[in-house]
Amino acid sequence: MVLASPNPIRSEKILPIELPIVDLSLEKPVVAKLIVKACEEFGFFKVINHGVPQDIIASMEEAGFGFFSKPMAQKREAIAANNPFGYGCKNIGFNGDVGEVEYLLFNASNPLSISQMSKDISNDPSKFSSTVRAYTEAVRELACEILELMAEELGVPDTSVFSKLIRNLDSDSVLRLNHYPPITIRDCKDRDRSSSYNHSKVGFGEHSDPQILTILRSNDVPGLQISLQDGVWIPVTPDPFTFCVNVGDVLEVMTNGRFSSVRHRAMTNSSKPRMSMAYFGAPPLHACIVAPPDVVTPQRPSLYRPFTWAEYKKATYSLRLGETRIGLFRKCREIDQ
Ligand SMILES: C=C1C[C@]23C[C@@]1(O)CC[C@H]2[C@@]12CC[C@H](O)[C@@](C)(C(=O)O1)[C@H]2[C@@H]3C(=O)O
Ligand SMILES: O=C(O)CCC(=O)C(=O)O
Ligand SMILES: [Fe+2]
Repeated sequence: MVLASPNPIRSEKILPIELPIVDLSLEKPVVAKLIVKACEEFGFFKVINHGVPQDIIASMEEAGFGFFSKPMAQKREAIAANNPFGYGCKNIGFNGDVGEVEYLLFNASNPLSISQMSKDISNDPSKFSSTVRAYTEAVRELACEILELMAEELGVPDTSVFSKLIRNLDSDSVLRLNHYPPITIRDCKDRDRSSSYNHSKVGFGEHSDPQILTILRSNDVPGLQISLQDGVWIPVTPDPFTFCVNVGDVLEVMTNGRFSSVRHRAMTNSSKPRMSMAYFGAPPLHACIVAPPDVVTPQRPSLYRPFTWAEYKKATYSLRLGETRIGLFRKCREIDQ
């Protein structure tokens, strides 16, 4: 069991490696190859020329910052009765995880719940909810395009095998706005000021994303880091004009381990607020998660037992943020006998 530490550990290494950048305007087969290579090697990549209109992104960002700049008492009105959706501050999940973050979580496939929540979030609820819906639809389309290219390059004849799960009206996808307020030097007085971490705290602790695919956009403030190797962190250079895409646990299972759901975290910045907007494309609760036969071969036998997203989600929410849950669904192999 690996638990996220509340504070950065001094022995950690920060490696300046750039993530692959995929230009979605290139020819489809070229793009598909680049995406699959990035998912195998990094589990993360950036996309440019993604087709999501800049005004939709800008409106979502403005709406998010507008909400987070409100007084705490007003923000607390958006704490939903139907957890886990609504506003949260510092507490992440239900099992004691905390971080220097406040957030809004929406049920991305339920326009009614978005409208209901918007009443507690904004004084112009219909504008707020149409902004969330427009953004969600645009990033869902981007996720589907990427998932279809992946299936094509993996040689899966039904190229909608992954995308149909998140296009389904019952999909359990979520949208999360994370706001990391700047941490001042005073907040860090307990730290060694010569350390490279002296102005930085863990905003959102180390974890993997449970769903199929995450489409993340942040403002121009650094903070996201990925871990390809224990204790080695790769900072992701922020770019408000690109989306950062990462493989979730379900896609790792559905590619029979060919793609990696890589652990990542978000750190706070010393002077500027950071805001990320993450769309987590998920299957419907009843969907059976199993790798298509085309990615299971004698050389690469099936690694996971079939399970439903409901089972996986239940396991996820019963565990701490930093715990690995995918292993619970691995087949027991009688090898070495
Ligand atoms: C501690 C937790 C928060 C989380 C549910 C969990 O029990 C473990 C996974 C966490 C995570 C990480 C990715 C997404 O931000 C999220 C919404 C998700 O689906 O899984 C969060 C969950 C959450 O904050 O509710
Ligand atoms: O804020 C970020 O950049 C990362 C957030 C994240 O990993 C998450 O919400 O799951
Ligand atoms: Fe994440």
